[in-house]
Amino acid sequence: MTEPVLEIRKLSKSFGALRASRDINLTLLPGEIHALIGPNGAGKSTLIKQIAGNMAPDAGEIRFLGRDVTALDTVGRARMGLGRSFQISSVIAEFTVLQNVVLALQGARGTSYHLFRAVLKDREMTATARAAAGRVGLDDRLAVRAQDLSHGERRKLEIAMALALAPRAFLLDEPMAGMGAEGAAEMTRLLDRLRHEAPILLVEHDMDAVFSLADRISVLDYGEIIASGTVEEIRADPVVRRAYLGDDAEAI
Ligand SMILES: Nc1ncnc2c1ncn2[C@@H]1O[C@H](COP(=O)(O)OP(=O)(O)OP(=O)(O)O)[C@@H](O)[C@H]1O
Repeated sequence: MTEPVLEIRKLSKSFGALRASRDINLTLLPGEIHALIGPNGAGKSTLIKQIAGNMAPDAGEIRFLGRDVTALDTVGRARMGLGRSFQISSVIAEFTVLQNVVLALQGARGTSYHLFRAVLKDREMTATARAAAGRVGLDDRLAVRAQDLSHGERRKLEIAMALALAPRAFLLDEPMAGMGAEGAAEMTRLLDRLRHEAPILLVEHDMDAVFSLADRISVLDYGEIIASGTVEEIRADPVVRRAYLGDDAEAI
């Protein structure tokens, strides 16, 4: 049997009386895109935060690459290869694309330099950063400051920053948010290529993207996984249609 890259076992988290994660079991297998969908407030971000290490669960276990990482902090998980876009190192507006990716690499590696200029002279690091930027299609934008990028290019930069660290799994929280149809289509193609680098746990409201990308979909509702299956199984599930799509069930 294929070993999961990421395995969530009976994860629970409450905020007072509100049970935001209820006994969640979830796996991410090599090569797959596993989409997590659900209505607003269902608990998707809460789950992602616990997996990334930003929030401690009340109970349950998170296993990554066969190791129990529940007690490990965000940086420790990132160093093990848990890539989360726009969390570990956020984009610095005045820095160029290349500088931002190099900075992400430096942060993750914990290399200490007194001057950022010295970092930029590290040939191996800049080569890795260029390659990551190239893989997301930003090779001709390396010298552009982040503040001058379009929204879509900025999302790509965030992914390049995660990609540069050679992640073993990606956690992506709404990568299509705020994108127009063309940008979303381009991001969809990019994620389709990225799955070959590392499997992706994808939280996304854009159903076109989810249906075209996901190998498996899990549906969260009131903190609980109410269904899990292939795109066809989820589309046909009457409970999902009622819980997630409400009166709009015909939309899918
Ligand atoms: N720090 C917190 N303290 C108290 N309640 C919280 C906290 N974080 C989240 N919640 C509540 O937990 C529930 C789940 O929230 P969460 O943000 O995880 O949902 P979501 O599925 O990501 O929603 P959206 O799709 O709108 O981003 C919500 O009812 C929310 O109000």
